[in-house]
Amino acid sequence: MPDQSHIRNFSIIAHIDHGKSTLADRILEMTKTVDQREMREQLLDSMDLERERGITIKSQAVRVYYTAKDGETYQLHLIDTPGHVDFTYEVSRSLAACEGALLVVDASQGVEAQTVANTYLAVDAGLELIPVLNKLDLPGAEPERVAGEVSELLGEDPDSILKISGKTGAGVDEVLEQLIAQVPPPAGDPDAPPRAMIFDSEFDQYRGVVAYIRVVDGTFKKGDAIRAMQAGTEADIDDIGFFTPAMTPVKELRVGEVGYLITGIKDVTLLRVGDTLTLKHHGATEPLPGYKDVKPMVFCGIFPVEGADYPDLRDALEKLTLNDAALAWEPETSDALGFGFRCGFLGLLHMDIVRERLEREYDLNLLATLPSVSFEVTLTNGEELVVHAPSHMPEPGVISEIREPMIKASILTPKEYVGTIMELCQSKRGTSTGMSYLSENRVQLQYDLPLAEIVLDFFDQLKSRTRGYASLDYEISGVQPSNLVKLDVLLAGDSVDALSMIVHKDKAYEIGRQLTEKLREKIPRQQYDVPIQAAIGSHIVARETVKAFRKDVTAKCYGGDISRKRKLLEKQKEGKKRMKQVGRVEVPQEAFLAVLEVGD
Ligand SMILES: Nc1nc2c(ncn2[C@@H]2O[C@H](COP(=O)(O)OP(=O)(O)OP(=O)(O)O)[C@@H](O)[C@H]2O)c(=O)[nH]1
Repeated sequence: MPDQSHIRNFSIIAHIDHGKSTLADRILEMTKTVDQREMREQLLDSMDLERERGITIKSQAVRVYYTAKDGETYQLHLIDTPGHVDFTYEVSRSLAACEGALLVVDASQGVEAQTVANTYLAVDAGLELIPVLNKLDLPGAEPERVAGEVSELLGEDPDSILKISGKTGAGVDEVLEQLIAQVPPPAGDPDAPPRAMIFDSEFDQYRGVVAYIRVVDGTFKKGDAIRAMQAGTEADIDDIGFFTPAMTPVKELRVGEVGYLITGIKDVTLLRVGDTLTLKHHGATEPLPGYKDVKPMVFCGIFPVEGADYPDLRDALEKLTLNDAALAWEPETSDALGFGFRCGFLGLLHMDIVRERLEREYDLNLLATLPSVSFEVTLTNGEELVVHAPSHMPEPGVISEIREPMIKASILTPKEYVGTIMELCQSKRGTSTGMSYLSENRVQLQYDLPLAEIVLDFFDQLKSRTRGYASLDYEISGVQPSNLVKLDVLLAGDSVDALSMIVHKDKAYEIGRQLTEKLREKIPRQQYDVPIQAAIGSHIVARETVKAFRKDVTAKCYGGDISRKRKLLEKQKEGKKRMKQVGRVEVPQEAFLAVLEVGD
């Protein structure tokens, strides 16, 4: 067994699609960790959904042994980090479990927003950074230009930057050599009371919570009674080991090592990412720094299309929560949509993933309302509220102030798109806070923006205006008072709570007008005229009408043929599946998201 001085803990960080998983695969292959037959592409992305979307959600940690050119065998732990802004806290904890990181940059694309954001996170965590240019095999690779950008970012000599291809494996052995030479071994004290940081935790149906840990001091043994210092959770270690990536049990994990620990606890919130584990008796007194309670930032209502599915939806949410400490939810009743849940997510991707898993893994047919953020509201009587759903916003007369969450956004783009991006940010109530050149053609724009504007369609618009070339990264920066109002939508005279939204007062008329227009397109004709109105309080700001019309699908079948008639009716019912009866009006799912198309 290699000793402490022969351990290296590292992460691979990169912008999405720059080749992190592919490089990880090559490293596993080269160190013969994985049998060639078992080797499938992107082994570390374990969930089906991750595979399909090609993104990494959960961090993973694999131990490999590598015999370096100096003849010594080293024990390397590769900690995979999620690549998306929604999961920044998880990334920061994974990085805190390492001493070094490979910064992978696609040599045909160059430095992107997440390259920069991840670099800052790694530098903050005090890691030794080894930049690597990837995809050198591509004809479009521009290693000189990209080396220049990386050198601008890190202050590294451009000639010393490694150039590799994760796909062909060229140069990957040199990456491992550099890693051993440059990344320091873990520093902890082998004789101190044991401490370990949880950098990820996931729920296994059979074994309960699997905590991914980095041992910082001392040794943890199977059977030890342990305590999570922040949550106060106490339990015994049933199983402890490391990943190859298969779980490999061992008697103990020593100082500096990375692996897993299982206690039989069934709830991920009891062993949270960032918490410090120690022994129950004679344990450490100081928890490790950096623990943070992650809060959901984006909210939406989720309702079953069939009211009868409500208990199944609750069941599914309960199961998902076991695996996802960041997912929050509470029951919500909507006049329009019936019984459902208000769910809170870390961000938009997190929301999409949860919705997709609910529909796919639990076979539920769902309606989701427009995403929104949480507003802090001070009432005229001095009372303070937090409002997660637009329909819960109090009447304007009793509000003295509304504060909304703000973000600091960093956008990287080729310079020809600077104009259109500035226009977009301005239309989203953004304030420019800086602009700098990373290279001759690459510009970094900085903006303060309301999160509420980002959760709608900002990202899509950014991508379409820049033909996919701009990248965005952001962090929540606080709250700010804003002149916001609730815009209500009335269908056939009835206010539809699920269509309410909070908008800036200056934009309310325009959004109201566009929204009613979109809704008129989305709502099918009914047996009578359906007026669609947008209102602020009792003041109507826009109006459209869906004209009456009845589509009789059976009209064409003259008499006799019952089975054909039944088939047609059956088909019509199928088409209605995603329709919701709102008062007297049938409303399709797209209508609840119509506002996303406003401003197109
Ligand atoms: N030609 C070429 N393609 C590569 C190379 N490395 C990765 N790719 C391809 O680039 C795409 C993205 O690679 P991934 O390894 O999934 O990227 P990633 O950074 O892990 O992506 P996320 O998990 O989404 O952050 C895949 O289609 C890979 O096959 C390389 O060296 N050369």
